[in-house]
Amino acid sequence: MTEPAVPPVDDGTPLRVRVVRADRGALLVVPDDDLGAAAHRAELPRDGLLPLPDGTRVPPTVGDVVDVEVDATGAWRATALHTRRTAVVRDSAGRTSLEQAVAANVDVVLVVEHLDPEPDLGRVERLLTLAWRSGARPVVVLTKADLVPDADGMAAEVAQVAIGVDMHVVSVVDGTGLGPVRALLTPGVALVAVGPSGAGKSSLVNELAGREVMATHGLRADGRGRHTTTHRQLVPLPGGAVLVDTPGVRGVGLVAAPEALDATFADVTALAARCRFSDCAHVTEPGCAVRAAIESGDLPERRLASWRKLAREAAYAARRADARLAAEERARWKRVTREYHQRLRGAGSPRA
Ligand SMILES: Nc1nc2c(ncn2[C@@H]2O[C@H](COP(=O)(O)OP(=O)(O)OP(=O)(O)O)[C@@H](O)[C@H]2O)c(=O)[nH]1
Ligand SMILES: [Zn+2]
Repeated sequence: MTEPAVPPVDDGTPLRVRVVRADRGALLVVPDDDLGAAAHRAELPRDGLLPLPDGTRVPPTVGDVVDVEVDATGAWRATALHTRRTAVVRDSAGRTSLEQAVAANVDVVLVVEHLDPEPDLGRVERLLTLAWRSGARPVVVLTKADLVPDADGMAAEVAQVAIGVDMHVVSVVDGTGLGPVRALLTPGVALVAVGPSGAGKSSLVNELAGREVMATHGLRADGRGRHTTTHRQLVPLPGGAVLVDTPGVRGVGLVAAPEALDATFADVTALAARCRFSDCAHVTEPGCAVRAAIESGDLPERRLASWRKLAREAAYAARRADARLAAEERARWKRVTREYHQRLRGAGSPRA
């Protein structure tokens, strides 16, 4: 590894750095104000966790801002985690934690969908929901414009499910629409590209970067094989921006959340607010504004079905999270009481 552009100051002030790769025992970091700089290794505490300002200890992830200090041997040690402005989370497979941040402090989520084959509106809605959930700004990018006769007409249809979201129609083959996407690459901005395999995420990002920064082959089925151990996952792009490229953000198993659904389905939410009954299920109730909009053709039936599907998923995820929280709480109490009894026994029988 090469030396960093900015060495940490030695007067006890911690250096503020950004995580470009997080592994179990150590981080790769760059100065927070120079994301393109050479990466430096920073050691993690033994448990691999760092404290947030509120005291909770969590595993750091790509994009996190952390404090590092230099120890007596000159090694960099990560000591604290800054509050995450945004977080792309994935439902954790493990039983012990609720969800796992796979990227922190992402500013823009590029929702990449192809125009050929035809865009899948349900998928766009799903990815937008994940994007809103993260707290970052979603931007829809429709790729392969060169392959269809009426890209703008198709885009107009997608726009109906992408309320309040900027959209760009692009082609890396003939260069269509790349300018406005390039304009997103401003200093310090972190982007992530999500979308189905074959959507053209890598082609787009490599075109923006002017070199191959994102592998153009899909992940192996086991999720391994894309990255070598020293590969940074916060990749510098032109203009001082960075791209988050980890297997974890490629869209699998990300969690939907009710608040995010309200943003994605702002049209349905607004209609539902006008239903006569506040608990209207939009099926056969009198005075249902949602059904009325469907009947008049203002709201596609598909849109309501899609909203229902994602709402069910979000509710399911929330129930599971609650169940897991409760289990964790029970386990915690068991441990606390056991330790308490052990202490009592210890106090009651002094050893000679
Ligand atoms: N005609 C045309 N083909 C494109 C365009 N962008 C990408 N492709 C092709 O679409 C295929 C998939 O592109 P990738 O960039 O690998 O797609 P990806 O989204 O990164 O896919 P994964 O790595 O599997 O997630 C490749 O054969 C690209 O050459 C485009 O604008 N026009
Ligand atoms: Zn209703």
